[in-house]
Parts: sequence; structure tokens; C-alpha cells
Amino acid sequence: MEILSLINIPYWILTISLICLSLYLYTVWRHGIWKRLGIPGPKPYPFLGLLKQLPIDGFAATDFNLIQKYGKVVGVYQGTRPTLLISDPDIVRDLFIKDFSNFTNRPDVIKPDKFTSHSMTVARDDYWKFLRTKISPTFTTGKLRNMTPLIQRCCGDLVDNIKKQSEGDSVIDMKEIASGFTMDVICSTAFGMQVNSQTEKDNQFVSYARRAMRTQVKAIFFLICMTFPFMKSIMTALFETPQFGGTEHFFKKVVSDILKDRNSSKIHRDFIQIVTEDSSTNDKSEDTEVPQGSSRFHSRALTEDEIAVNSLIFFSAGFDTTSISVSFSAYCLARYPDLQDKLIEEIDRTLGKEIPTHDIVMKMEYLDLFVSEVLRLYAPSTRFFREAREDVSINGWLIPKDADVTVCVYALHRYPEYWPDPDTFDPERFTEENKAKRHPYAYLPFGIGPRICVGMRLALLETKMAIVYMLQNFKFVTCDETEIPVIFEKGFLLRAENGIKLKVTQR
Ligand code: HEM
Repeated sequence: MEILSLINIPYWILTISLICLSLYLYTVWRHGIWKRLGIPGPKPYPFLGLLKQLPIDGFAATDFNLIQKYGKVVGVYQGTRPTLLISDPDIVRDLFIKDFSNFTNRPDVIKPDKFTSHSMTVARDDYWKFLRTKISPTFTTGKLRNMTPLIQRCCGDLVDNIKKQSEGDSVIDMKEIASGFTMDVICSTAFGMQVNSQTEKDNQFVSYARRAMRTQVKAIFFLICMTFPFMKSIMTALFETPQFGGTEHFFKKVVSDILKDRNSSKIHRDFIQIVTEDSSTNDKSEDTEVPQGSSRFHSRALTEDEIAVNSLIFFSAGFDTTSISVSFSAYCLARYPDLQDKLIEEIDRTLGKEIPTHDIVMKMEYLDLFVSEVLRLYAPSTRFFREAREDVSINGWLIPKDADVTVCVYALHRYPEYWPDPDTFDPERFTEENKAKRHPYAYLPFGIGPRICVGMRLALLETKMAIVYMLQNFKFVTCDETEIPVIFEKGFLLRAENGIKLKVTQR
């Protein structure tokens, strides 16, 4: 202390310096984990690791380049979080299916607040199993068949919107139009509300929904928590203030009012109605994926908060993803006129101008091949994740407890070993014959295993219905404004940065 007083350093400077030094040593130690375990990967950037690269190159290109350079397993750091990037279908199967009990949970970067902790996407272990068991029956074939009239109505509005916006040979932006359509489908299938978000721009419900999905601010909170995990609690508290999020009260009230207003005389076919009727006890349909062993929660119904937050995941998990699949479908139709004609031929032969039903649409063979190929090249989620519960050894490598394991869907779907000539758009890759020749886990647009996307059936139905309605009325064509190839946003979702500009001709 006497030496310090001699060189006259104020205590506050000394304290700050010591904190900085400790943080630096902490990150250096964390950034050595993969090297100590012998897993290949790039030298991490101080503090930020891969988080420095992601905003520059974007998730898709960063993962693609790393996997090209280091192979199918790459050790990186997101901030100081050790993350294993994987694009090896065998390893994905071993971890995400065979060893699911060790890889049940997603990493919780931001500590979920009390309300969000009821969401199926972030719930952990037995509580996740309970929620999944209660919510999965919403997406059985029977329930989706019942929901189809809601989707048909939104498809009708979609066609009207395209007609209106393309008047006088105008260029339309399918990114905008598809996002309006997806919003309408969610409002009706989750909440039973009829909205045309394309024409009702100031609808209060829609503006709250858009606010709940605002991602830029969330990204900053995520970045801080990934770099310094001990900041989780502070960031969580901030995140919930009305300036940054704060949509919880609005949606809780909406759900509470809906539940009060419902009376038994009117038939409702939406998510809120289905889970209120506690469907898991009376609808164990053949095609619902329900995890086993969800012990102690089973006997009770969902609470109002659980219904509210899980109706919100229709927005957070189902909005951008489905809107990307609809907009890129239109893009591929315009880019490949021969394939568009083939699809039109199938639609005309099967349906003509009749209203598409669930069963007819889901049985259309070429439509299925086409949508599968769209979701290969333009898989909306570039990645999906799990957290290792325990140390796990795989192919002679140790994955340490708490590490993130991330499947790089964008890179996997372009790996030439599984997808010869990967940049070519070719729906024939998905014929039964060609599928049988390929690794079954080389195609993962909806994830894999017991935690696979719960809304997959709804997303496919919605996308296919939209395509059929659109092609019954129009043909898509590229124009001077169409960006070829599309430039992607840099985020985790594969959105087109500058929209998807196309023209249509009437049929
Ligand atoms: C084309 C559209 C969609 C795509 C590409 C997509 C993709 C995904 C992916 C990759 C996952 C992670 C799976 C995993 O970790 O193994 C996921 C999870 C999830 N998705 Fe989707 N999704 C889509 C539409 C939807 C829709 C419409 C809904 C809701 C209505 C939805 C609800 C969810 C939920 C709740 C989860 C978390 C499941 C759980 O943790 O058990 N998704 N989705």
C-alpha cells in the first residue's frame, strides 16, 4: 500500500484495472477449452470470439466458411461460451436422438424471466416434456384439418393483396406480402382473431405482435450475456422493462379476455381453444410426437400464463420462419419457370379452380418435392442448438458439460457429399428413390429428435396452401428488380436483405 501511495495511483483506477485484468484472464482461460481438447477451430478474437465475425459475414456464410476450412466439427466461442459447430449427420443423430437425455435443453443465454420460463422453446427437462405433451396435439392431422378454413380465409386475402399490389404491372415485394400473410395465419390459428394485416396497418394487436418480435435490441442483450455469462440476471431484468420488451401484459390480458369471452355455443378451432380443452388427455393421435416420461406435471391443465406465453411462440418461432418459406417459394417459382409450369400442371389436374383442402394439398406429390427443395436451399433457421448436460465423448472428442452444440443447417444443406451440385435447385432430389440413397439426417430444416419443430405440420400446410392459392391465380416472373442471387441478412434467420421483388401475370 505504501508503494501505491508513492506512485500515487487512485484506488478507483486500480480497482478498474484489476477488474479488467481478471476479465481478460477469464476470457483467455475460457478461449483455451477447445485447444486443450484437441478440437479444430479458428483462433478466437479477444472477448468476443466468433461474435466479432457474425455481424460482418452473417451466420450462414460464417458457418459455411468455417466448415469448409476446418471440417464437419469446429470448436468456436460465442463470446466466452464454447460452441461446437456440427454438420456431420452421424454425430447429429448420436447426440440429438440417441443421447437425447444428455442433450434435452437449449442453452439459456438470457435467464428467462418468470413469464418466459413457461415457454416451450426455453423450458427445460421435465417441465419442457410436460409443455410439449400438452401443446403437441394442437398440430395433429385432425386439428390441422379443422384449422384449414382459417388458413383458407388468409390465403384468399393473400391473393387479393397480390392482385392489388401488382395492379398496372407493378413490382411486388413478396417478403412484405408473405409476412402479412403469415401474421394473419398466426392471429387466426393461435388466437382466433381475423386480421388482414396488409390492409389494417394500425391494428393494435398486430403492432404489439411486431413489437414482441423486435430482434435488434434482443441481439445486443444476447451479445453481452454471451461474452460475460455472469451478467445474465442484470440483462434479464433490463430486457423486461417496457422500453425494451414489455409486451407481456398486453398478451396476458388478450388471452385472459379470450378465455372469459368464449362460450360453449360457438366452435373455435384455434390453439387457445385446443389447449384449454386439455387435449393431451383425449387426443393421442397417431401422428403426434409426444415425449415419454413427463412425470409429475401430467395431471394438471395449462395455466393462463402458460397458455399466454405459448401462444406467443407462434409469433416468435412461427412468424419469420414460415414467411421466409412462402417468400422463397415464390422466388423459386419465378426463377425456374419450367418447374413452375410443372407445379401448375399438377394443381390444374388435381384441383382446377376448386378450393384446396388440407388432404388434397398434403397429398400433392410435386408440390411436396418443390417445397422440400425450397427448404433445403433456403432453410429459414440457419442453425439449431442444444446444451450438453454432462461431459460426453463422441468420435474420440470430449464435449464438456455446458458447451453449446450447434447444428449448422445452412452448411449441412450445401455439403456436396450429401448434395451433389449443391447450388442447383432440383426438387427431384426428394423423390423416394433419391432420398433412399442419402443420409437420412442430411436434411434438417425443422431440427431433429424429440425437440424437433412442433409447428412443422402447420408450417408445411400453410406454405403449401399459399403456393396452391397463388398459382391458381398467378404466375410469378423475375424482373429487373429481382436480386439474383438473393443477398441474405446477416442474422440467424435466412431473410432476404433487400426483399424479394417479382412481377406476376394473371392466369
Ligand atoms: C417453415 C417454418 C418453420 C421452420 C423452418 C422451423 C424450424 C424450427 C427449428 C429448426 C426448430 C429447432 C428444432 C430443434 O431444436 O431440433 C424449431 C423449433 C420450434 N418451432 Fe419451428 N419452424 C417453423 C415454423 C414453426 C411454426 C409455424 C411454429 C408454431 C406454430 C413453430 C414452433 C416451434 C416451437 C415451439 C419450437 C420449439 C420446440 C421445442 O422446444 O420443443 N415453428 N423450429
